[in-house]
Amino acid sequence: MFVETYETYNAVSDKTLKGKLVVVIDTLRATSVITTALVNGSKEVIPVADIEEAVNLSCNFDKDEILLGGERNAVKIDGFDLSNSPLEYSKDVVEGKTIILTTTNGTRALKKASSSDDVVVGCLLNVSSIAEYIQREDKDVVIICAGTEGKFSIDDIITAGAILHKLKELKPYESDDLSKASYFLYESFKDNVLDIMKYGYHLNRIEKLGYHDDVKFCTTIDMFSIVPKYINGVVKIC
Ligand SMILES: O=C(O)[C@H](CS(=O)(=O)O)OP(=O)(O)O
Ligand SMILES: [Mg+2]
Repeated sequence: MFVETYETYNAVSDKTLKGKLVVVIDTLRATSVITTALVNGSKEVIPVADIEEAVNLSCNFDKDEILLGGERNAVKIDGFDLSNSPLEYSKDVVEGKTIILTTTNGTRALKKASSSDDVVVGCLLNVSSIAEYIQREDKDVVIICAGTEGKFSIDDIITAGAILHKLKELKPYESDDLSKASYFLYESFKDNVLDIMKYGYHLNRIEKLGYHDDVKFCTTIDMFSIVPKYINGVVKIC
């Protein structure tokens, strides 16, 4: 097993992903939304890159079986059912539904990862489940941090560090099993994630927009124990 970590999805080539186990992280907030929706009984989540694609795709479904979710500039898209706040994806809203989701970073990162046939969705909410999945699969791993608008995003990076720490507990790998970036993230990880994330642009941006409860929710380590898998364009619980 060799683990590489990339700070943004546009830093990864399709060639790098072939045959690898890929973990896509967008802790604030897309992969937290997807994980929460599936825990709360959503049938599946379909990540799409843009709004037009989301609306066109929704026409293929009966009105009562589909929900449109996502954001632009961190706020709900006009005409959509849900925003990119995981707190809106409650059981009474999402149970049994297909969710079409489009966000600025996370859904695009997932689309990028689709050149691998083994892609899982990670966030702070399911750190241990993702680490256990990596241990079981015992493959070379690429961790893709979605980043924010093409740049390093501390929330995703910290999540990668948390997964690397949990993985080491399960599978005492050596430092030369890690890329330089992965090794740095492992060595620099500290579990006071919220304090550290407060220095990040992304957390402050969504706090300023009033999403304080989202930040509290998304930074709760191991609230859930599921592994959402992205197969043939759809995310389901594996
Ligand atoms: O909604 C979010 O948290 C972000 C939007 S922005 O980067 O803060 O504008 O989208 P995500 O794709 O979940 O990073
Ligand atoms: Mg994000």
